[in-house]
Amino acid sequence: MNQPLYAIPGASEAVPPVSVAAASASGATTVAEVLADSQVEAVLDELDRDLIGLAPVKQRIRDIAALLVIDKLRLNLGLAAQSPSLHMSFTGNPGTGKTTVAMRMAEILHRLGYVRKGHLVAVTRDDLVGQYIGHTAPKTKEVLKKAMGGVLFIDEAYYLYRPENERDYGQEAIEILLQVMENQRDDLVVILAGYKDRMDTFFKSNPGMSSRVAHHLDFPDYNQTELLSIADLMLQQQNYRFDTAPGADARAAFGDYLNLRIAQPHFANARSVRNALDRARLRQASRLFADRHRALSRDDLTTLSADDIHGSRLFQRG
Ligand SMILES: Nc1ncnc2c1ncn2[C@@H]1O[C@H](COP(=O)(O)OP(=O)(O)OP(=O)(O)O)[C@@H](O)[C@H]1O
Repeated sequence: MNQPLYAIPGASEAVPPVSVAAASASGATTVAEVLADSQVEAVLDELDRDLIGLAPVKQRIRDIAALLVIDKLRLNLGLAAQSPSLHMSFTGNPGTGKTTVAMRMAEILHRLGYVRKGHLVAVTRDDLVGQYIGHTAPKTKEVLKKAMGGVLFIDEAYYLYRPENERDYGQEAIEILLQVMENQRDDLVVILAGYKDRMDTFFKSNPGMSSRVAHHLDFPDYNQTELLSIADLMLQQQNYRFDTAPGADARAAFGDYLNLRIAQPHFANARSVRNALDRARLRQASRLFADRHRALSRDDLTTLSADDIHGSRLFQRG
């Protein structure tokens, strides 16, 4: 292994060169044994259950997990040559689940012994790049130190590269990242996230980065039916539900809301659903608060009415 130019304190010196080796000491010879040892299937099942839609993304995560499991079995028989390259790009519009899936990916990598801790550190350009000369390297190294043993998630990663400014400090951060992605890839996985078209341009201008990223996952926008199911799931997780009484159907009202919201600027998929539900809960609370002397039942406290949804400013227009 090459010596890293940018050593991250407390990082790989403490870890064996291929950390998977330690985790495979169990001597498993079947896929079932590796799955049972690592309990990785529970994370995959959770991913299926907790995330609506995203079929292509879920399949890719399963494929990557399969690769890692087989890699462990190969290692047990002394067949592996090098730890696999696991850096990834997650592209898609805001609110399509990139951060959420990255957290699950970190968990999978941890359970299979590819990273020591399995945490996720999410950053943007400002966390890595300084304003003045000499500030970028320490900033980037500090972030890398925090991320070691887990996943570094760089949102809108293409902002690191600003070709219009020849002396942009982003380039310095990119160079440090490239070193660490190559030399310490046995204990750090980097996920670059952002809009697909901008990421494509970034990779074209940064072949070094492109060659280090092995897995590209594209997150599609959700359709209205999926967004409605996401709303159901989010409400269920918080002990709420839509009133579905005939004639006052809050779920149908939310479907109408979504149709209006999708056409608005800055629509952010599941994030917009979460924000809209938060505002509906506020309206529900105000409605209940106004009725001071009525004993509030479990039903009252958990139900969002059609009026709570229709109170949105989107319905007030025209
Ligand atoms: N498929 C899904 N099913 C259920 N909830 C989802 C789904 N996708 C996203 N969410 C929820 O929507 C919110 C936004 O998701 P997340 O932050 O992962 O998106 P993102 O693509 O990283 O967006 P951004 O780039 O804007 O941060 C989170 O609360 C997440 O739990």
